[in-house]
Amino acid sequence: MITFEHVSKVYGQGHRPALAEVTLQIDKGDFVFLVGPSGSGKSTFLRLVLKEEKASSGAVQVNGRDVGRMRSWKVPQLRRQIGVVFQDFRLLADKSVYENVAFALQVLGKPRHVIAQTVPETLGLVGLGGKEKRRPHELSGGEQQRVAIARAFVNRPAILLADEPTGNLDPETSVGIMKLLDRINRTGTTILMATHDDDIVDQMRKRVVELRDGRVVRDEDRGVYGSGR
Ligand SMILES: Nc1ncnc2c1ncn2[C@@H]1O[C@H](COP(=O)(O)OP(=O)(O)OP(=O)(O)O)[C@@H](O)[C@H]1O
Repeated sequence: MITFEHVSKVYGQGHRPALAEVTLQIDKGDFVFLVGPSGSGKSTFLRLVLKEEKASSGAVQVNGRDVGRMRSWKVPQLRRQIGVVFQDFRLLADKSVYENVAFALQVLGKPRHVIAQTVPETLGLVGLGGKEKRRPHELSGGEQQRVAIARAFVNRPAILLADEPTGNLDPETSVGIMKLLDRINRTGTTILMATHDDDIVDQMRKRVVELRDGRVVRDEDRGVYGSGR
């Protein structure tokens, strides 16, 4: 589903590589935590999957396609298969919950009847039934993150990338968000989540890939946050 083969990324001459010789395979339906100190290359990894950055060397494949060789007009097609969730939610402040989620389908040109069916279904799935008319500022942080997850998932992407999705949430709310991501993962969606949240990683016991200075230093099934425990 996602394959990195000897992937390196150097942002500028004289800089040390943000990723160095990363080789990794993530299969369909996997749930992977990407951990490592600040600056270890986690966001760079996610940006390469989305083709927001280009590898300096090596090959990145997503869904069987070589992302590095992909023509720019094909990139929207790639991104349609990938939902993304961020730490800071990134909702449209002047739109309602319903409109925020519907918008993701409108930009894909989905017919109105599909939108009218899928949006309430997805809002129900994330536990926001009844809150369709609220604006983001009328919701708690956890609820805002649920809207963001609904927006990322409404098109049923094959892959969901999450960059610190619990970074702004208290521990209890974070557990709720992780239960939701786990449920989405069980539908067959591959999840790759960059995080510093050691409690969450330790509770979930999923595959853990640890980066340090751009290199994979650990790849463990049912892993914990810190190595050597
Ligand atoms: N656009 C950029 N231009 C130059 N250097 C960059 C750029 N983006 C990231 N870097 C550098 O690449 C390295 C890896 O950064 P990256 O953001 O991938 O790390 P990270 O593990 O996601 O960190 P954090 O946990 O703080 O988000 C760092 O040294 C960073 O300074």
